[in-house]
Amino acid sequence: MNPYTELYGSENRGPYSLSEVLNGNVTELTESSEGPSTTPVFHAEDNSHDAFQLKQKCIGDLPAATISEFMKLNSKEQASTRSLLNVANKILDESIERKNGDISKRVAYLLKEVVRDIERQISGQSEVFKKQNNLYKTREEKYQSKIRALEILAMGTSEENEVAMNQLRQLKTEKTKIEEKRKVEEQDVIKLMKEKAHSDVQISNLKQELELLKGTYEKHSLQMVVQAKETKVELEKKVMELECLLADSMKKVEALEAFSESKYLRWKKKELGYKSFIDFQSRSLQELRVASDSIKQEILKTQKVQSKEFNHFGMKLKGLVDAAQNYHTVLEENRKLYNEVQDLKGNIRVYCRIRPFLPGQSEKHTAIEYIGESGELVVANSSKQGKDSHRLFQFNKVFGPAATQEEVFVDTQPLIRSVLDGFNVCIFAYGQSGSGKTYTMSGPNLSSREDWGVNYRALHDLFHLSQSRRSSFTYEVGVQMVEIYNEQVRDLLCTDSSQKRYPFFRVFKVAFFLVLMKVYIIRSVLTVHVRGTDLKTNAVLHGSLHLVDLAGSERVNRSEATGDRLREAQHINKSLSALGDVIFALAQKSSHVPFRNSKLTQVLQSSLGGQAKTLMFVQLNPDVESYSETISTLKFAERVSGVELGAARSNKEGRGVRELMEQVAFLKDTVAKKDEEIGRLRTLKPNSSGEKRGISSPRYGSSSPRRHSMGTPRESRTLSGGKSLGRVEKASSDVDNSSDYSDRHSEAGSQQSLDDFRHHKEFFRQSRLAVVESGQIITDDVESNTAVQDGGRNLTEDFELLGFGDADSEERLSDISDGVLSMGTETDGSINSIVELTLFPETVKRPMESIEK
Ligand SMILES: Nc1ncnc2c1ncn2[C@@H]1O[C@H](COP(=O)(O)OP(=O)(O)OP(=O)(O)O)[C@@H](O)[C@H]1O
Repeated sequence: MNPYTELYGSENRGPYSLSEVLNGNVTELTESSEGPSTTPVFHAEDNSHDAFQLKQKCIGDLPAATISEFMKLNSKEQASTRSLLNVANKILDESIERKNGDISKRVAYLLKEVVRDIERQISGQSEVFKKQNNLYKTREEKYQSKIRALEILAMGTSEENEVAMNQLRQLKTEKTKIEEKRKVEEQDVIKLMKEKAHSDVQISNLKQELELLKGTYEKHSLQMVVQAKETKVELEKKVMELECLLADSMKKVEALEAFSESKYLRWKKKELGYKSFIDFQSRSLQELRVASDSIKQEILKTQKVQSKEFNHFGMKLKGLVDAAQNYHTVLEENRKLYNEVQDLKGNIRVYCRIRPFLPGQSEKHTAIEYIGESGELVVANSSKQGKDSHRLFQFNKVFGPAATQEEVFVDTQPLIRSVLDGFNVCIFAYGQSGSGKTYTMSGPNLSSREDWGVNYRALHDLFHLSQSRRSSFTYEVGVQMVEIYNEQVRDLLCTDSSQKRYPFFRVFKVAFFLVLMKVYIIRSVLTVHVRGTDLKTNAVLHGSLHLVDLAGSERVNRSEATGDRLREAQHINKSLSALGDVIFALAQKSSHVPFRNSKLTQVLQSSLGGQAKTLMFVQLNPDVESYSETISTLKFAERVSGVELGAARSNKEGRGVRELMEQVAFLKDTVAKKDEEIGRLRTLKPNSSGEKRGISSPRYGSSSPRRHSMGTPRESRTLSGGKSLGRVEKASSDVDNSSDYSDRHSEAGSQQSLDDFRHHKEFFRQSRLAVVESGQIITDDVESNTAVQDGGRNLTEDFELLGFGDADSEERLSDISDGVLSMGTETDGSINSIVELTLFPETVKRPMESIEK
């Protein structure tokens, strides 16, 4: 708004006049700046204006009274100019006092107006003074002419002179008065001029101040304008933003409104739907109530009828439950009987286990179609046609992919425990590579108890069971690891060669062995020999547990092996096919079972040849790509399950048998001493038979039956069958592999020697078979024993002549062969019995010494 408008309330209203100030309206003027204009101010202005005009128009013709009045008015005006200046000064002083030198716009404007009024008044007054002077001059001239006229007249008439003289006097007095007046007025004019000069100075000061104020005001207003512009821009921006926000909000509001509207409509619809539904429901409820009442009635009726029928039915059901119980008892009995028949027949138990698909094999297809509770297994191959697409097999038990190690062991445990009752037990795993044999036998991770395989669980279990039987039995346990492939036998608990003769430890040492087992991951055959003594009857029992993790059963061409690996695979294959032959012969009840065709079958002879309990784990890879391997594995397993070994027998020895065993051991020891003597004698006669027969090494001089072997030193012998990945060498300890022997010993011996060897070997084999087949473990009298020993000694000597002596005592177990089997001390010709006799010399020796005495 225009500050002037603000000051005066309306733009049409003119500024305040000086007359207002002169009339003493200064305070009123200041106070009324906000209110409407006051009427008396305009009246005062009008009066002064009228007075001024009156002076200008009529002064020349005015009578003396009027002129004096006019003069009064002039002096009045001078007084008003003075008071006007006083007012201005007063306003300035007040402003300076109040505002500390800052004069407000309003005051500045007021002062400007006052100064303008003063200027106007002063210029008016000077005009008036000029006119008055002119007037006085004309009047003076008039009076001069009148005087002259009167003097002329005076000269004419004395009367007239007289009158004229009077008039003249009057005029003279008037003139002096006027002159006096004029002097006074001139003094006033001088005063006024002085005042005017003073006012001019004041005005110029005020003008300067006004200029200064104007400058600062303009500056300030300029700043204000700039600020206002900036603020305006900012505000505009903000307004824009707010407008955008507002637009967004409006949109959202619109969307929300639309949404709520649609929701409202939906709810409305739903409400209507519910209402109609509730109506319908309440109607239905009513109907239902009616119906339920009638149904209740009917139910009551039916209940009565039913309770009668229930009673009747209960009677019948009881009969049925009794019948079912009988049926289950019969079934249970049947199963027991079947198992007993199986036990009596000595059937090899066959458990089939299917491994799950390994991580990353999720896309593979399974060949396993059905797993029955009672050992049924159906395998299928969708790519095959006809009867080949589905095959059904029946085993003692089938473990599916989800079966745990614990579940598998629970079914194996009774068999393992029978070792402590003197039974020979053999558990072996068969199946193609990667089918889970090692997983089942050893477990993937010994540090996790749930992962333990049959091996570790069996040892653990035997240890705990033997501990719990401490009050009636003392048990001694020896553990061997036989790596069939390169014929190593390790007695894990022996620390040096002298101790090697005593691998049997008190049973508590088994705990130590369990710790050792964690160090060695046992795969190669693990054999646990148990000897228990009944504390009441003194009867001694021997039990052994073979745990065999066989090599992969897949065909050689499938294994894609070359070089050493190929030869190894061939050997493995050979031993597995030897196993197949043995199984086949057993299944056919053939009179000759070719146990000696491979080391594997030799080791397993005690378990397959009768009196033992044998369990085979058939491991399957579920992948349909392994279908043909799976089928051949299952066929083999089927054949194995048909093998009857005869009822298992416990190796319990009465006192008599034990004494005889002890005698045998004594005699063996005597023979050994004699052998040593012969050896000594031979060293006394160098260049004797060794040279003649082409045998040079005195190393083979020892003729101990225990230490003699038909084979070469251990490092040159290889046999296939176990899971070892050791060296592959072309050799066999068997008579059927004697061509290998002849090859290897061609440098050392002649053809004659070989013939002798074959002759003696055959002789030994027949003797052993005779002993084994007659079921005799040893002969009844010492004489016959001695005869056998003599025969053995002779043969030993012959062997020595041929150069097939033992390598050294530390490796005697690796030299187990037919030569050893010729000893009359064998129980069944198997490695198991040989190992026992070899490992027990000390324990049988002491009693024999007392007999001798
Ligand atoms: N029941 C099972 N559950 C989980 N994984 C298994 C199972 N059986 C086997 N496996 C896994 O399958 C793989 C092959 O198993 P394993 O080595 O025991 O086979 P194998 O028949 O002993 O093989 P090879 O004859 O080549 O030694 C291993 O990784 C093993 O952990």
